[in-house]
Amino acid sequence: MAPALKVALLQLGGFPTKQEAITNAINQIRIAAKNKGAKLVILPECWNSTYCTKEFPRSAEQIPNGETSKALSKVAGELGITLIGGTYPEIDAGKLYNTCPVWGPKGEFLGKYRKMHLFDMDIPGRCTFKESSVLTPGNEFLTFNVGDTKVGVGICYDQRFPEFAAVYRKRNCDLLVFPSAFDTFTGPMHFELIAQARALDNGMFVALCAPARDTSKDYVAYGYSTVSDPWGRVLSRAKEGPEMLVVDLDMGLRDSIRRQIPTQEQKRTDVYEVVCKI
Ligand SMILES: NC(=O)CCC(=O)C(=O)O
Repeated sequence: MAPALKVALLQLGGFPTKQEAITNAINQIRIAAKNKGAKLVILPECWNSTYCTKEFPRSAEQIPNGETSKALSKVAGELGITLIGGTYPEIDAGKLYNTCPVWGPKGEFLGKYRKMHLFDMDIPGRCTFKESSVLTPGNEFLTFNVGDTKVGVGICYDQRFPEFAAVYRKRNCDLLVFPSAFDTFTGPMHFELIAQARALDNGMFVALCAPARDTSKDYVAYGYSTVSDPWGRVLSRAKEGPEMLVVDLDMGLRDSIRRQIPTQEQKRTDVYEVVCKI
């Protein structure tokens, strides 16, 4: 049987400057790989700048040629790990994206995923955000392998769309990763529930990696990074502050639910179907 994949989710704290955020992330990545033995390390959404539409143009970089990308590529290669670089704002041909880059164990660039469903939500008095006022949505999926494990990537609000996760299941993914930064109103109601639902719907592991809560910010992220197993059970959950989750993903759990409750084969595709148009 294939050995479990050891994965680390870094629930990083905020820092006043991008350089300090990068230095802290690199230190935490080293601890995850060297001290905890993680082979796949995941960073949160918008971890190196403030999560704010006004801030996106100021902090945007080219990906993979900007300073954050270069630092992440170097540390992935040095440690021989796969690194999901969370997200940071990307500038490309005059357009801004909320982008998640990925590097392999030789520091090679495996690809980038641009947030497809922008976070436009209006809950009066609670949370109003409009990413589409400055960002352009992406329209491509991203998959890659860590050994035998096939991984798919989405970003935060994307997790609310069951059809999006279903496309990754159709592409035979075993693990879905969402760098995330849920807000503190919807977070307690939906964050863990969605992780469990997407995991169970698709017989996959789902990992949501959030930044630590920082109440001094305009947008206060919920925290509570979490990992659900393919049976829809929470394997691990963080609290509000900076924290590292380290989990072993046992693919035997994926195999058992797919064999014992084979919903994928039981879908009535003669009646309904999820269609991917790209
Ligand atoms: N960063 C995001 O996409 C936030 C999504 C969120 O808070 C939600 O409730 O959905």
